[in-house]
Amino acid sequence: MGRRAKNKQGAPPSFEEIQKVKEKRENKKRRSTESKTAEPKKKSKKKPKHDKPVKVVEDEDEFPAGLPEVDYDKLAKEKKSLFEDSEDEEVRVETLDDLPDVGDDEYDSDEAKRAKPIFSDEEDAGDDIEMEKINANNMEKYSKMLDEEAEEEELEAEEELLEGQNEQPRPKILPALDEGEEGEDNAQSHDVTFVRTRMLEIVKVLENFKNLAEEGRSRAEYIDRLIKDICEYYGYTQFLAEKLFNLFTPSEAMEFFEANEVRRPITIRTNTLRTRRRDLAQALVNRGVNLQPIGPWTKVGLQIFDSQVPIGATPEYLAGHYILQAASSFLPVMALDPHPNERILDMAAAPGGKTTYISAMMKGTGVVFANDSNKVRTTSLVANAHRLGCENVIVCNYDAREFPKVIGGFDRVLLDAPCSGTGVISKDQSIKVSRTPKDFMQIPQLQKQLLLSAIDSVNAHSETGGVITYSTCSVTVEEDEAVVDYALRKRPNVKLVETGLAIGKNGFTSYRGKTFHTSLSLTRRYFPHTYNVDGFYVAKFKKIASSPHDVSKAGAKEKEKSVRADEKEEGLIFHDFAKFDDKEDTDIMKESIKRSLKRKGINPKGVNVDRQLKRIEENIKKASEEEEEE
Ligand SMILES: C[S@@+](CC[C@H](N)C(=O)[O-])C[C@H]1O[C@@H](n2cnc3c(N)ncnc32)[C@H](O)[C@@H]1O
Repeated sequence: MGRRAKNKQGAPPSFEEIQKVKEKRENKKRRSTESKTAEPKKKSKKKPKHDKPVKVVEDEDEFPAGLPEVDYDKLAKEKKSLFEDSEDEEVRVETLDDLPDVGDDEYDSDEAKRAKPIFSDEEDAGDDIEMEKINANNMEKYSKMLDEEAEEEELEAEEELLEGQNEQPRPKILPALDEGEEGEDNAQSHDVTFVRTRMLEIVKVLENFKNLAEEGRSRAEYIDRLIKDICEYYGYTQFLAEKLFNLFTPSEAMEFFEANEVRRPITIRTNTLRTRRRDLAQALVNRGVNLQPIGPWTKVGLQIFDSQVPIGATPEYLAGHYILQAASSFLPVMALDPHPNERILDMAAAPGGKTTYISAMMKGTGVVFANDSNKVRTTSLVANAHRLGCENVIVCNYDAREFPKVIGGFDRVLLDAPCSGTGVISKDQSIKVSRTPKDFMQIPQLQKQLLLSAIDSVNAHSETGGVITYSTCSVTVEEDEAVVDYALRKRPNVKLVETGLAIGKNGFTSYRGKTFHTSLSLTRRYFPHTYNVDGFYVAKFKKIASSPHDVSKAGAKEKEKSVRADEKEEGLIFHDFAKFDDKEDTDIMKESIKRSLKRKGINPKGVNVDRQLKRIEENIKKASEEEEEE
């Protein structure tokens, strides 16, 4: 179904719109309370935009003065900043000189937020300015008062509207029981606006079930309909939609699905082996690139708004002054915290975004073993290491499960694991239909083997490290908490520690009846809808003692067998997360084929889908027979 089509028709209020009214009301309350307790207001010290003094650059990351002016007001309206939250929106950036210094404590401070003049209720009292007495002195105050009143009226009107919606008779959102399948499959239920409206209505019901649900209807019925609508509207398989939906509350799930329809901002990482961020920013701005720092949490990242030159082909790019890298991808390296002169292993390294960052954090000293089992992909790893001048990198090509047999005793190991990619759906929409239940059995199995190898490859007595960082660009619990929890159980000689990352949601300590070690809350989750970054997961371990596994010569095959045996014994995957069943899988494939035909504008009724399905079924059967034989 074309997502563009939905925008042509009058859309119902979105979750964000409803949320905005709530936020406006809360902000207003907050401002009013603050102003009551605030000190008497001082005159704003803000200098006129065109009369600014040249700023003295004190910090090496500070932005230079005199860069061409960028219309940040316009840009801010168009693009959402990374890791911005509603409070950050109050920090207005007008020129590059006004950019908050990275690492500057004032960036997020309450001081800065209070800097905006506030019109308090207290000031209203005794300030009854009559029309005829308006003069140059009280004009500004009077105009603010009018603005306040208008805002108050607008809020009340919006609230009334929302309340009115809640008070209406309970709507019959689901098809009547006697309509059965037919009611669910009429032409209207495929209309995008209708489906969107129904999704919104179901979410409202689910969040206030007692008061809004239709009598005789269960929660499960609403959820079932909502998931079908999600599949219809966003184009997921039922299996994946359900899996992702279960991670959130209904309204947050909708925000997540919506965020997957929007590309994340383009970001670059300054290569500090070659340049400084302020110099890079200056050079790029001179070439007509609109940019700004990603946020206070990184001193090397820049967000690109738009550019008159291709960002992947500027002279600075070719000279290795920066690398195009997703913001979330900085996080595992920051958690790993590489130190100069260490020996570090990057187990699954291609194409090298994280390896080259590790190398830069080590200031080109020590050694980074950058390994990847895919030989073709190691070519780009070598190319990136060359371009960025990472002279301390050694590229190798092993199945990482062979470590520490290949080499061990590292100060730190990064395992940026191969994963299902459910955090990067906005980049690769094919994930919506290509992931099967089998993937969520096989991928975590590999991740578990790799993580045990990572742990065994670290020197518990390292003077500076003894650290393992595990990360994925997937948001599913099977690939994240379940893998980490498994490693904690299998290797009691490691413990989870704080990632040191200022942002991110806590990892789950329980999920759908399965309980994990309480320390799993130290791990960090990132979602596209909360931080405007790719979905990501980061866990940091400290190895506290050596174990016999550290010197084990077990190779990939033995490790695979052992993890499979563990899982069978624990019944973990099969019962908790991804029941694998040929029939169910076939149905999913059928739906996918039909949807894919529809997307191509082909009516599935005119195609012998059954024959295609038969072929797929035969392939599935053959694949599972081969697997069993193995
Ligand atoms: C998420 S990507 C790594 C991205 C990389 N860390 C970066 O930042 O550019 C996962 C990588 O794991 C590699 N991989 C898959 N199975 C592996 C294995 N058994 N051993 C080593 N690498 C493996 C894949 O070839 C892929 O390049």
